Amino acid sequence: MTNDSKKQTLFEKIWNDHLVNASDGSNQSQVPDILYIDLHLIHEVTSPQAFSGLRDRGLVVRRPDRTVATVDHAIPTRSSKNGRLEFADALCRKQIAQLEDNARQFGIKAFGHEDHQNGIVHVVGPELGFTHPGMTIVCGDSHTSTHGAFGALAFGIGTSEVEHVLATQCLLQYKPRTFEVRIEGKRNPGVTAKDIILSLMNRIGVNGGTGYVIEYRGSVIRDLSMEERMTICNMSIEAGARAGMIAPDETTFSYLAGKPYTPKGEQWEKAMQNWRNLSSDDGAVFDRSVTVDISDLEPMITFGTNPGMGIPVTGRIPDPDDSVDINQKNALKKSLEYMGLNAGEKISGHPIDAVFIGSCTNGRISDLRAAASILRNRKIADGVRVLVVPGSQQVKREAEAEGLDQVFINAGAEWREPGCSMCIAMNGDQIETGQYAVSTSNRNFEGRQGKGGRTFLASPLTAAASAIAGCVTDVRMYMEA
Ligand SMILES: CC(C)[C@H](C(=O)O)[C@@H](O)C(=O)O
Ligand code: SF4
Repeated sequence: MTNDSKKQTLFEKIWNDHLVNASDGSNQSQVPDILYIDLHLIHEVTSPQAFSGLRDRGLVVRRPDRTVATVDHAIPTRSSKNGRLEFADALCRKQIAQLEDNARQFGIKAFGHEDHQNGIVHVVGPELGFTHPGMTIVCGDSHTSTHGAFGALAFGIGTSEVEHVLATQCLLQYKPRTFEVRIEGKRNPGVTAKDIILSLMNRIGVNGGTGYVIEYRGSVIRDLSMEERMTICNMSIEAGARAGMIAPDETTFSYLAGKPYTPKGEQWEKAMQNWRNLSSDDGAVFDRSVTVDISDLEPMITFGTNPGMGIPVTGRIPDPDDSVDINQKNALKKSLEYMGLNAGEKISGHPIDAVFIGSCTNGRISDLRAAASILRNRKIADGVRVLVVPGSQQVKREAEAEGLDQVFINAGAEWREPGCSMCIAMNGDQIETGQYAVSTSNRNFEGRQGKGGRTFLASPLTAAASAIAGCVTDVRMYMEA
């Protein structure tokens, strides 16, 4: 089937609108296109070498006004006795100091370690209104796909590309293919956006999206809040996709209205006129399409060492011997060994040592509210360490204004300063070898939350319920009928 040239997908509209130079136009072209980048987000881990490169070549940042930096990965989440943040080690301190120095030297807006608006880059961008529909957005971070929830084309880049974008505000890219994922049906109680994306991951696999930009569509997506949409788009990269996106609608516009960095007055009206055209045309053709009905979906949890290894929380650990594919069989076997789990056993009831509630997947205010709804007036099981880490300073302030911090503290959890924290364990927040954590983050790779640590990925609801029970738990047991 050939695509009617007038009918375009959302992805094609944004791509074409940002072409500085087009190659021969085919998906398999050997020559990359050159794209203009509207917003370049920066954090401390992937930017130091890029700035050194600029310095070595005597270059400046082409558009400092389109570049925004924040600190997140290395930032400590605990204050020492004198109230200052306590860096885990010299490297963390250095990374943060370098980011702040580079931003100062190159004239870039930065939310440094003492700034009241800092936080995880993918939480800060949307909440302050830097992220707009129709933009091309890049960051030296794979979960940049989060921003696609606004109908932007947003993806992660490597450090040498960070340098390139800093210097030119452009990027060389091969055009990805388009993948339509329709989510339909009725959402059951206890089923969150996280469960939807974990079940999709399980269905299409960690390479299912490779080479594609996914556009999420369908009635379930339309009914999701912006924060839920961000959770879905955030994990697109875990399915191998270049990006994930959702066409903007009234939900998007009302989220963005009045944010500090969104257009105001006449400019807002003008922007809205453009944004309203940002959807895939009726009859536009995608390279691949999948429709998922979530009417039977239950809360999900991962048991293995990639995010595609998920099962319903009521399910049993799969048996590697049931896999026909030898690679899959071996991967499963290796995962179960690392995780210390046995084929056929029930996942619910498995003891845990820690719970992490936070990250750019599930560290927003609605995630904290969800966790608090389960933890309110309850106590965390003895011996389970629970870290609640808001995704940004703003999320922290909002949570405290609602008294959520007290709900967490009364339940026995640690209420921390914002940052990536135990999602990646770069800042010293980690679990010990052999320990099990239920985590609301997006990656369960070997050692992700600390050397030898084992991660079960789940929603904030499931994480909170598991914290109370001291083991992997079906949150529906704790929900009002
Ligand atoms: C440190 C950074 C490069 C990395 C990423 O690209 O995603 C991190 O954010 C992660 O989640 O693994
Ligand atoms: S919260 Fe986790 S996934 Fe998100 S940017 Fe930080 S380390 Fe990466």
